[in-house]
Amino acid sequence: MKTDTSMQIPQLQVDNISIGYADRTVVEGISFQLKPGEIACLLGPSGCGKTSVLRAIAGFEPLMQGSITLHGKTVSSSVMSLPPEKRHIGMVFQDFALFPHLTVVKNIGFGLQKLPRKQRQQRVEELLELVELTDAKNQYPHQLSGGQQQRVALARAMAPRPDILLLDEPFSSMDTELREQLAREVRDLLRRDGVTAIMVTHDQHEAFAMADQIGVLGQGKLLQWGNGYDLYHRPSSRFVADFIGQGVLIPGEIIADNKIHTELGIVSGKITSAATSGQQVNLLLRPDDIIHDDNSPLKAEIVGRAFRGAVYLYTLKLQSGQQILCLVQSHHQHDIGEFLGIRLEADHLAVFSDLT
Ligand SMILES: Nc1ncnc2c1ncn2[C@@H]1O[C@H](COP(=O)(O)OP(=O)(O)OP(=O)(O)O)[C@@H](O)[C@H]1O
Repeated sequence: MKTDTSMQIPQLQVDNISIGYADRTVVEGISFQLKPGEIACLLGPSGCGKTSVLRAIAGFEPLMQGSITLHGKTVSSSVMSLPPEKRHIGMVFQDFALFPHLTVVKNIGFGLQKLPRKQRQQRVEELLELVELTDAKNQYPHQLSGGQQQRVALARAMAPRPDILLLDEPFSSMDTELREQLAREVRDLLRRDGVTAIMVTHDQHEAFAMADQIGVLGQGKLLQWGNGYDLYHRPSSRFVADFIGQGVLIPGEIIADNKIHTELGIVSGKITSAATSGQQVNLLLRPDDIIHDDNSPLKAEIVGRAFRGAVYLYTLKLQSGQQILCLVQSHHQHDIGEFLGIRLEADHLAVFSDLT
């Protein structure tokens, strides 16, 4: 009996790649892989090398070291690079790059010239339906909203069924409030068509809404690869802890397995990294780890308050002067200067020694 091995071959394998410009290395030793149908994001601050990695996958940047393999076929190494047009990739750019003189139908069908007319029409119709633009099919890009233009760009890139779709900050020209929603919509569309995709962004909310796996980059290195939950609750470094979500670090001492003594008392939970008894550490406290509890003997002074709609984000000062953050439902209103009863409730204890 024949076994189907296609599921075992990664759709994309990036193996120890380094990229540089004029002798300056900007990406160093990055490795990750995507299974067929998986959606990933490269996330990181400006200049950390995200776009360079995406451009290398597309075939626009040569590798100094390492290799890139698409569905079992090596497309880049330090000695060869298959030209972009031979890689069978799709790209969606920041500005969508739609053809202004072509209708929606013609934009979407642009990469399908080699298909017989009937099949081309069928694929375009299918995509129009998928991105819900059948009614706008004879319109020109300037007659569409930003979100509709983006769906056309997406459908055009998906039309030839690329092995992988690369998205370079596709929501950056949109309002912040819209981005997360669009990211979710795009994710649904990619899922429905089984597309493997990788998106570059510096917006963590977009990455959370879109990706199965997120790679956090800092100064050209891949610092952590995981899902949003892991990055938030089990950050592997201070950089990731700072970059993902909000939080503060408070000093503490490991007193036993999964127990830390801090100014807030003894905190129990799963310590996410190797730590030994007696070790001085800094414990990451997220705003959602601090629970408002009027009955708690532990009180902290409110020194800052930011309205976030459903919740207030309070900045609280402990006796030592150490500040922490706390999320409280916004129908509980408290003023600056008041003392709030709090307790700590954290499942995962992310700790960092001074050197990390
Ligand atoms: N063509 C180039 N020539 C020289 N240096 C470049 C070139 N492209 C990028 N760089 C440099 O490489 C580094 C990484 O750039 P890259 O665009 O990959 O980062 P990024 O994380 O995508 O940043 P952003 O979010 O601002 O787009 C930066 O220091 C950048 O200045």
